[in-house]
Amino acid sequence: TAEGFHLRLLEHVRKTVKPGDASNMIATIDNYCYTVESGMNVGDVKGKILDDIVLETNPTTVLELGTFCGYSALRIARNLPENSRFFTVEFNPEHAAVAKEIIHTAGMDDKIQMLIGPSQEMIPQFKGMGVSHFDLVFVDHEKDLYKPDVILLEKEGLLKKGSVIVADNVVYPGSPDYIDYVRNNPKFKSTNYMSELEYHKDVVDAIEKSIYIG
Ligand SMILES: O=c1[nH]cnc2c(O)cc(-c3ccc(F)cc3)c(Cl)c12
Ligand SMILES: [Mg+2]
Repeated sequence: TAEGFHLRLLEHVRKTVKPGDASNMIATIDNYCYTVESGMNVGDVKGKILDDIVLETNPTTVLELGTFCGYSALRIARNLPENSRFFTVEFNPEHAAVAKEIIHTAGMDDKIQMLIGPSQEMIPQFKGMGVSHFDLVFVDHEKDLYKPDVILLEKEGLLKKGSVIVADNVVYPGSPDYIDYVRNNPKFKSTNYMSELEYHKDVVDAIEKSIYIG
């Protein structure tokens, strides 16, 4: 993924997007990624799988690990019920700044709470913020952190029977230790959704859904 993608995307968004419309923002980002240069957003094809899982789960408390430019945050927030709480964690301040503007322009500020910092430091703070547990977690940050962060979420008591973990990129770039962990752990019931790398029809990727049964 090219250096500075987030800044070029923001310039494009500022020039072309219709403010206050999350679906238009999502479509604008996808169009840029198909026609100009691809970024590491979950994209429209895997995004549809994510949408379906969110709608099926109907979660009231949601966590996203890996905001990047805010694309999947908008896709998730768009499908949440009124009284839900949605937190997204981003460790890169430059990416977070772009995501903040994209989320604001899409009119979704009141639905999305962004935290800037390393996931390992952010996760232990949620209990103190009045979060009892997460109904759905979208894991889409650094592949080497998938397994340790899911272990930390359980240790912090933030998973409850029925909590759904959705992980992006389980084939490409891949997170083999995470896949091995959830598939061989009796506390999780996992399902694989074969798909393609965002904006690359020719590259296989997949989403893994793991339900915590405790
Ligand atoms: O780092 C990532 N975090 C979360 N999602 C990601 C994703 O969906 C895709 C990629 C990626 C890798 C190689 C490539 F050629 C194109 C895209 C990355 Cl690198 C990430
Ligand atoms: Mg991803």
